[in-house]
Amino acid sequence: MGRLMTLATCSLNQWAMDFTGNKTRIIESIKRAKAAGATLRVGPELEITGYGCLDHFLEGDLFLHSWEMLGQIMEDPVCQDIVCDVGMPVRHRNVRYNCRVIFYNKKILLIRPKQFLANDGNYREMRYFTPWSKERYTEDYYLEETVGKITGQRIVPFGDAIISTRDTAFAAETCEELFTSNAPHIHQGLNGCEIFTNSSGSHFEIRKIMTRLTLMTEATRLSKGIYLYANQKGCDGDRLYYDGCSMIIVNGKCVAQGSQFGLDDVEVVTATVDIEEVRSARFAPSRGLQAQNQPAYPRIEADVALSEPKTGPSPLDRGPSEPVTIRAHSPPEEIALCPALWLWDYLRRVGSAGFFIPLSGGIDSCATSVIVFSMCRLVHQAIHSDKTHPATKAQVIADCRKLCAKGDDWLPSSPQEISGALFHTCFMGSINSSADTRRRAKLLAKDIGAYHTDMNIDTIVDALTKLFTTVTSFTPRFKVHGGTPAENLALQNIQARIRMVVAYLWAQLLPTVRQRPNGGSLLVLGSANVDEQLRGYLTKYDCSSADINPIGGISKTDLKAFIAYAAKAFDLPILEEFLSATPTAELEPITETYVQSDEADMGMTYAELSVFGRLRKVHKLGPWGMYERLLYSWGKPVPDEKPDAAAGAQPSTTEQQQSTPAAHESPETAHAILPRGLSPREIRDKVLRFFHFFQINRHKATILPPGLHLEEYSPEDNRFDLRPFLYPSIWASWSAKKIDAHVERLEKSTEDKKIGGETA
Ligand SMILES: Nc1ncnc2c1ncn2[C@@H]1O[C@H](COP(=O)(O)OP(=O)(O)OC[C@H]2O[C@@H]([n+]3cccc(C(=O)O)c3)[C@H](O)[C@@H]2O)[C@@H](O)[C@H]1O
Ligand SMILES: Nc1ncnc2c1ncn2[C@@H]1O[C@H](COP(=O)(O)OP(=O)(O)OP(=O)(O)O)[C@@H](O)[C@H]1O
Ligand SMILES: NC(=O)CC[C@H](N)C(=O)O
Repeated sequence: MGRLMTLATCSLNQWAMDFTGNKTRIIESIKRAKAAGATLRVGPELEITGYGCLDHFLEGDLFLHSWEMLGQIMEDPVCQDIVCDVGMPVRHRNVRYNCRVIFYNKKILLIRPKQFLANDGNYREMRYFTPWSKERYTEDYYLEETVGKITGQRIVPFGDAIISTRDTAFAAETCEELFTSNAPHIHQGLNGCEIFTNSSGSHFEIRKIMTRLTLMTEATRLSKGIYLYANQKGCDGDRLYYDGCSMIIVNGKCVAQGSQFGLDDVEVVTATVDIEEVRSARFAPSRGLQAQNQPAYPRIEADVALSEPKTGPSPLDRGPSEPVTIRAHSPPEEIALCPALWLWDYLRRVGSAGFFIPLSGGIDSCATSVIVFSMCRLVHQAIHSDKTHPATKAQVIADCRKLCAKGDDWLPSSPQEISGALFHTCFMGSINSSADTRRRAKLLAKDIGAYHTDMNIDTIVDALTKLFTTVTSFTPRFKVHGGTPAENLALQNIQARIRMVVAYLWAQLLPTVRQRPNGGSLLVLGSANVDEQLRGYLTKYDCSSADINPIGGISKTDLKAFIAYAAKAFDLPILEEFLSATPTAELEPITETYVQSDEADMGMTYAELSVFGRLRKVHKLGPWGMYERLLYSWGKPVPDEKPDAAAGAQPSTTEQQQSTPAAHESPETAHAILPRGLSPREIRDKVLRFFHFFQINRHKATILPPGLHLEEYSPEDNRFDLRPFLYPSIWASWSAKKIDAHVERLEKSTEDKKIGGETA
């Protein structure tokens, strides 16, 4: 037997419940793996159904269709002479499992159920599946007739086992299992398993990628071995974006890495590995002793040699693949890529006539628009680049022509041309809007090629307030004109809400006005950022109520860093003007002494909000815990770090060796100015104020439009951050009493020390 073998992993843009589309992409990946001489191919988790089927995993149809698709894959002539590891759900003795089906030449070798399910954050696998708890044990699985008649098998092994080929041994680990402290690959490795396959449904979050990549390199640095990682890619019908980045790692060194973001529906990554390198690396006697004392795994015999491909180039001709430097994008690049690709998947799957956004001249709707422009840039690039895979190019051209309603010989000559066909922006001014914001909105729309309209909504605002006055004989006034807070708010909120109604009217009719063949309507984009959502600094049912929100999971600080990056990378100098403008809602009259400003209105800064958000969600702290924590950091007298590391200044790609925390650290420490030297009472006030607004506004989180999940401190109420929306008052709470007592104790001891010092 040879020592070199070519192995393949892949990222597939699967779509939940798209059985035939998913099957076609699986077969295509197997075809490309074989063409590269691979003898083992692993695909993403639950790839036959798509990872995000949620409660459909409870339906019998889904299991039936999964077997039907598997049968078609196993029968396909393309799928012979290669060992395939395919992900799908399986019911065994009336229990549902998240499984891998490993087959070779029309025979199922093993069905391997996931042992440690993902059940935190966005994941709820325990709702659909039961973890397999019988370690190193297999049972008989009675095969479905649809597949049994193809394989000629009635019973196949189901459980936790290692597959022995004629030249090596491999075993499967599934996604979350890698993230656990007692991961299966540790025991499989000590049992002589040399290749680990990991099929994943792992979603993107800003700054998450290095965690995942480091886990894999560290796993094989310790256990030694070859790690074949496959991950789903794209929007599969939900708020998540799966970020591919399939890779092959040998003893802690990456030898092949797929892209994290891209327009390829199928991306196959292959490498030729020397299996002897694993054996040599496992020389340590200390490991030997641990290996000897491992309980044994059942072995499944597979009559195949991975070092002897029947088709494609020989591994001897390719030679072992050299280590490559792991690539990771900087946070602004992540923002330029991930939401843009999520939007493209969403749009081509809905098939609507494009997007509409109310563009205010502020940062948030500007950033959302630049993300749409980034989408147009990526599509344009894929169409014109020589590096695009021919199948991807054909798919992108077909999608682009269809969405832009163009003929068969049309190709976009610029990103702006795509934007002009698909993207619609609208400034809806009121008497409180400034000429600056109106001008900025217009210039941005022009530079990114969007179809822009500009109007005033005052006549509608006046009509509604007059109606109110006619019925009640009461004329509401702004605060600056002597009105009460209630009047002031009502007059602001009516402007905001009218904009939402206007947005939907425009979105419905603009395609008709522009004489788009078959009309259609536009998807309305929302642009409330993660911090505003956390604080509830938005009007319920205004423009924050849209169809989807690409920036719903991005903090204000990250958005600003993205805009700074895009100004240069996308050659949009107008963005500098957005960065230097003071964020303002422009809902109140501007006077000589008063201009509305977000941070003053909110009673806290965006930088502080990022800290509150992170401590609340990621560190899981309540009011008391947050107060205690901030006593140390915000109570410190002298700043101990320079707030100058704007993420926009990061290099375009981060090399593995250089990926220090600076490249991936949290925004509040990377580029935000935070308080220092505060007294306990000031910290108490800030913490309680934050919880006050979070709690009284939590009801708004229940109706926010679906936003792409991008941030680990997202307050998203439907899937990620499950909380009540009716809270008792924070001011009268036990937490507040405990904090107050502590503040008083600290103040008294400071006072006592002062008096002691004076009398001494
Ligand atoms: N516990 C609860 N459960 C369910 N619903 C609840 C509720 N409490 C109030 N509500 C409802 O929510 C309403 C209060 O929420 P809402 O109408 O949003 O009103 P509200 O939060 O009072 O005002 C909106 C805030 O957003 C600010 N803002 C800033 C920047 C931009 C914009 C903008 O719009 O562009 C707005 C504005 O200055 C103001 O502070 C109540 O009238 C009531 O109908
Ligand atoms: N004059 C306007 N014209 C069009 N849309 C507007 C206007 N003012 C506000 N909007 C819409 O309402 C949303 C919420 O308004 P708000 O003033 O809270 O802005 P924001 O959330 O800070 O966003 P931005 O930074 O885009 O102004 C905006 O993102 C925008 O989509
Ligand atoms: N599907 C999974 O098991 C994914 C879970 C894993 N913790 C992740 O975020 O990537």
